Parts: sequence; C-alpha cells; structure tokens
Amino acid sequence: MNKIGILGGTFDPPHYGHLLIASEVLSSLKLDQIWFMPNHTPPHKLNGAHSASAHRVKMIEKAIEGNQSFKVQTIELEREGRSYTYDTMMLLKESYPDTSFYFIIGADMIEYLPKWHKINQLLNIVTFVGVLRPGYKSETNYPVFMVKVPQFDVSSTMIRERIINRMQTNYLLPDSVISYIKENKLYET
Ligand SMILES: Nc1ncnc2c1ncn2[C@@H]1O[C@H](COP(=O)(O)OP(=O)(O)OP(=O)(O)O)[C@@H](O)[C@H]1O
Ligand SMILES: O=C(O)c1ccc[n+]([C@@H]2O[C@H](COP(=O)([O-])O)[C@@H](O)[C@H]2O)c1
Repeated sequence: MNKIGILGGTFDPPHYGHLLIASEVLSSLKLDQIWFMPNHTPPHKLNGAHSASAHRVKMIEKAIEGNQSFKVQTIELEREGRSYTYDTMMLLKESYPDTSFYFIIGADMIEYLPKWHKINQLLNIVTFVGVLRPGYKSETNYPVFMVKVPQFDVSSTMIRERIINRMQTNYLLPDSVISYIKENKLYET
C-alpha cells in the first residue's frame, strides 16, 4: 500500500510554510510522496484565487524543484469548478486503489472542517493530518491526526500584501518563486 500525503491549497503563491509542513509530515508519517494539489475554485474563498491556475502550477513546480518526493497533482484544475475535496478524493481513490491518502491541513482548516462538503463521507476515505498554525486552534471533534511541526507565521495573503506595499519577501518563499512573481508582475495591484 502506497502512502501519499496530499497538501491541497490555493498556493497563491506557495511559500516556505507549505514546504515546511509537507516535509515534516512526509518524514514523521514515513509517507512515500507528497502531492501539492492546487484547487481550481476554493470552496470557501468567495473571490477565488488571485492568479491564474497556470501561474500557480508554475510557482509550485519552482518551489518543489529538486525534491523527488514532492509532486504536483492537477486533477482539480482539470475538473474546473468548485474544488470539493470529497469529489476529488473519490476520483483519486478510483484511480489509485492501492494507495492510502493523508490529507494535510493547517489549523485554520481544522477550525473550518464542520463546514466541509460531505465531511463524514470524506472521513471514510482519507486520514486528516493536522498541523498547528499561529493564531488558530487545533481542537476539533473530528478525527485529525496531529503532527508537531515548527510553526512559521507566513501566509500567501501576507506575501501578496508585502508585494503590493513593495516590501521585501526574502526567506518567506523560495527565490525561484520570487523571481517568477516579478517576471510575471503578479500581485502588484
Ligand atoms: N504557515 C503555515 N503553517 C501551517 N499550515 C499552513 C501554513 N500556510 C498554509 N498552511 C496550510 O496549507 C494549506 C494550503 O494553504 P493555502 O494555499 O490556502 O495558503 P495560505 O497561506 O493559507 O493562503 P491565504 O493567505 O491566501 O489564505 C492549508 O491547509 C493551510 O492551512
Ligand atoms: O471540500 C470542502 O468543502 C473544502 C472546504 C474548504 C477547503 N477545502 C480544501 O482544503 C484545502 C485548503 O484550502 P485553502 O483554500 O485554504 O488552500 C484545499 O484543497 C481546499 O480545496 C475543501
């Protein structure tokens, strides 16, 4: 049985918080791979993503370059529409019947779990793995396996705001992603 961790997200842009939790969960749970899975339309973000899907994929590819255990999974972009995790995981279970899936979520998403689409059915097909995130609580009535990771208070929102305000973003995300953002003038207004 393969053990795959899935880090679903908007990745707008990807940052070291994402890479850190992916790497820590991979090693703590002895997973085979982590799949970074950008959503097409985040179910809970009314305005959707700021950057086009193609840019978000390119930025993830740059961020994970060189790490053989990290892959991009684009199933939600191909499907389009609102990216309900239950629908996605049903399709992935069908395509990969011999794989156990571990869906990684930060504490902001743990708080939001009661509102997830078909949450009880989803719990039957994935194991949720939770990590703490500064400013959010991890208490929940749902079965979430907590993995202790160093906390890093960075978010895509913080990075987008810094770019708008022409502040530096060094060491919050990989240089290759910073260069890509500059070349493509993302998030400037
Ligand atoms: N610094 C962090 N520490 C722990 N978990 C994180 C961190 N950043 C993101 N995550 C988790 O990674 C997943 C994907 O996050 P997402 O792509 O929405 O990034 P974000 O930084 O939360 O973005 P935004 O600020 O735009 O909401 C979510 O489960 C989120 O909780
Ligand atoms: O399926 C749902 O109802 C649902 C509700 C909120 C979030 N999610 C998923 O949780 C992951 C993290 O969300 P986000 O938008 O904070 O990056 C991402 O894969 C989302 O599609 C899924």
